Amino acid sequence: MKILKNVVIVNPGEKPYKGFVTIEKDKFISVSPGDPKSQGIPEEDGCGGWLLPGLVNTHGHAGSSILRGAGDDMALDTWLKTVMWPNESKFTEETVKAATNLAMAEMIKSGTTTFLDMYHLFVDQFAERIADTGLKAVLGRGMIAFGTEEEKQSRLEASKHLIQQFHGSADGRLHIAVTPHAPYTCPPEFMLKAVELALDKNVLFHTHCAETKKEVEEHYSTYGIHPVDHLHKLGAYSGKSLLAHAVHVTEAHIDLFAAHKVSISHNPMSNLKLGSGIAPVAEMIKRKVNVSIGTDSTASNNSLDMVEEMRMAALLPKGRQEDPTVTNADQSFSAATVGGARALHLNKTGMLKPGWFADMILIDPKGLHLQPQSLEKIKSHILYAMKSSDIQSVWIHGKQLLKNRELTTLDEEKIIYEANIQAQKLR
Ligand SMILES: CSC[C@H]1O[C@@H](n2cnc3c(O)ncnc32)[C@H](O)[C@@H]1O
Ligand SMILES: [Zn+2]
Repeated sequence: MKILKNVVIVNPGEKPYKGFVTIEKDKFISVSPGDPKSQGIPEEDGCGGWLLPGLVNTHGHAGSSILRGAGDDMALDTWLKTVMWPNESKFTEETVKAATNLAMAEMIKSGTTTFLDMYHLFVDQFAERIADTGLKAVLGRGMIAFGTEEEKQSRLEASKHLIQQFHGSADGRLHIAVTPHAPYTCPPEFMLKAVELALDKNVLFHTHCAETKKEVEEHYSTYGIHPVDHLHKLGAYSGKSLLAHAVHVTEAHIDLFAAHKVSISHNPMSNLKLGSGIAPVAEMIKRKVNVSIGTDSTASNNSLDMVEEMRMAALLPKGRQEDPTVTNADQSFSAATVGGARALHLNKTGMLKPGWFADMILIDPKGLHLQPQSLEKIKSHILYAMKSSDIQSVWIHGKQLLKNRELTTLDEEKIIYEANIQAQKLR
């Protein structure tokens, strides 16, 4: 048992207050206002820092992190065909290991405690390392269904194997999802098998969908239907379902998401950088769709910083609709925390609450850019002014992974060295 005292408790949907938390093993025992009554329990002083639930990144591809900056200023299809796929075809186990280590270190240092990752290379090896790094993750075998029937079947088998081997492992921090890449890379027969696998195993189904106008137009000309409706027809919304992007969707699609409890991973930076568009998230939130936030990879973002991402998610709808009232700070904060956990179907995650997992980040509030201060202004400062470098400490399931901005389970210097070596080898 341990106590973290003298902090400001900041939960989505609640007013911040001064208090303390008590943690036993991986969960909060209490989250309370005031000061603890000393009972011989070890106490740590939070020095007036702001204590937030850890951030949840609901869409990314850690394995391609060393392609940061390799293909800027391109549209999605050109980027995929001329930069991503040719480079990824040369990746070795060492490349992906360096890339995933880089991504994990970057995520921890910018306050992400839980992330979803879809990738097609060395996912087993990544899954094995989750146990040691202490992060909480939902991993999926990214499936592109080009090639022979045997090759397609082997991708489904790989997904099945991942579920059998890793779902619920790493002391409950690791979960597996079924992650076909997209409706334009997975023909209907294959997508149906992926849907059936997710339903059969009762795991999350996650795919890219309706990211660009071109994708939607081509889907209409190939299949005569919008990709969102196509997935609906295949039964993709019957179980646990999360769609990445959903930029080019109609009001009817938003109603469909609400009716079937389909969550959305909004990736504003990636969508802007690839020139894909702006997802109608204010409309989704208004119609009670669960909107979460994702970064996508460093090859399209080019950062995994959820602090920046949630700010962008808060600002974009205001500009898109020329109305500053369509979103507020608390909605984006909620999407980046408890909304993300809901999207990933992870229990007891995303808020500081007794009985919930002790995933939390401590913010040093002393920076000039966080003044002037009052309890009423804290959420505004978190959304509109905070930098991820203000994050001082990070805990996941009660274990400290960042201490005074030092990683405790990963070697930052070595990670930077290896990432540069592997990137050079690709050139
Ligand atoms: C097979 S899953 C990994 C695969 O996805 C590609 N990718 C990364 N970001 C996006 C995106 O936003 N839309 C579509 N595809 C994306 C990446 O290159 C990997 O090949
Ligand atoms: Zn993606």
